[in-house]
Amino acid sequence: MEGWSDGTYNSVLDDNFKEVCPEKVIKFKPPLYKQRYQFVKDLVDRHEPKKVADMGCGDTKLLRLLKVYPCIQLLVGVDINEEKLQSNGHYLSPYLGEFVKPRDLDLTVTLYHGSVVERDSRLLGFDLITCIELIEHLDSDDLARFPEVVFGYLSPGMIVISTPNLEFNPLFPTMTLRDADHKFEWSRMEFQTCLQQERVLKFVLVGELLVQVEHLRLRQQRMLREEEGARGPQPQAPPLLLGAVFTEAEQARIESSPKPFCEGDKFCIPLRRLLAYPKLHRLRLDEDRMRRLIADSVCLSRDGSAVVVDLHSSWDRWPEEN
Ligand SMILES: C[S@@+](CC[C@H](N)C(=O)[O-])C[C@H]1O[C@@H](n2cnc3c(N)ncnc32)[C@H](O)[C@@H]1O
Ligand SMILES: [Mg+2]
Repeated sequence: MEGWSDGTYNSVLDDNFKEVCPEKVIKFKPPLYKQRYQFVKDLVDRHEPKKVADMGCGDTKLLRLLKVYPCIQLLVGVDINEEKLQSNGHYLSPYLGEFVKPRDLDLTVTLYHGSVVERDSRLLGFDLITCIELIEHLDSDDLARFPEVVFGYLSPGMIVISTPNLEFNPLFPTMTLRDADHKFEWSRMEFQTCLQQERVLKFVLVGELLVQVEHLRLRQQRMLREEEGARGPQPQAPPLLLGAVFTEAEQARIESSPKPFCEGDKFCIPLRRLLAYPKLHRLRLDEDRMRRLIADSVCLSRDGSAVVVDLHSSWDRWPEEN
């Protein structure tokens, strides 16, 4: 949405702003905040998320725009500023028209007072999390925790992060930072390197991988027990962890990848199998890069093609049969 207007980076210019006078006072058309919200609205139109959270929701403007979408069933706003939440929460109450013509699917709207860098289990399992003009307000400690909490812990289906583009600042009069509370402003390159650095990728990858490995291991145990047949009362099996529902294409991709297998008490899951699961597939890694990233975090088979775990882990809650 932003770019230079001095001709240096014309490739990133678009029609959304105009230079209106020679003193380089620029006006965005539509205003930038509307462009940001429109981006999110377009995404919601395209992907129809059910559970959406807006972190740093401020005066709840974006939430107000999103609550009209019929696909959304849970809309959550989080902000560290409790006063803002209290004075703007009422804007999210149902309009009169909503009583006259109710929605097909119920919508729950909730505001939480809290910080985006605190792990909050109420925000797990969301389809979309937005952080609009939020990260530049985080101090360095919080900024360092942000990717691990949002990508690693919350791990939503989609995430939108917007922050001012430093490359535009020369176009504004007497500009150092655009807001007194901004802790930094980044160029596009800094944004990419700071938020998509290898460390974060590794963190997200290993986290997702461990969840998937555990899920497959428990499923394998369950299958083996079923094969052995029911003899006497069975200890209750743990629930399957993910309960994920796959699309046909995802299912086909998983089934066409190499299958997990047992070698004695060792359970081996080919990396290509793991890469077929949606959350890992979305990281767009090839097998070699994945192997390099996980090598010091998991046990690999001798040829490096599979993750190896003990089929019966010592901390399994359900006891082994005699
Ligand atoms: C510039 S405002 C953006 C508000 C809104 N997202 C928008 O686009 O209009 C930044 C918001 O982030 C909130 N904020 C700052 N640090 C936060 C944190 N650690 N966790 C959650 N919210 C935070 C502030 O209180 C403020 O409401
Ligand atoms: Mg800001």
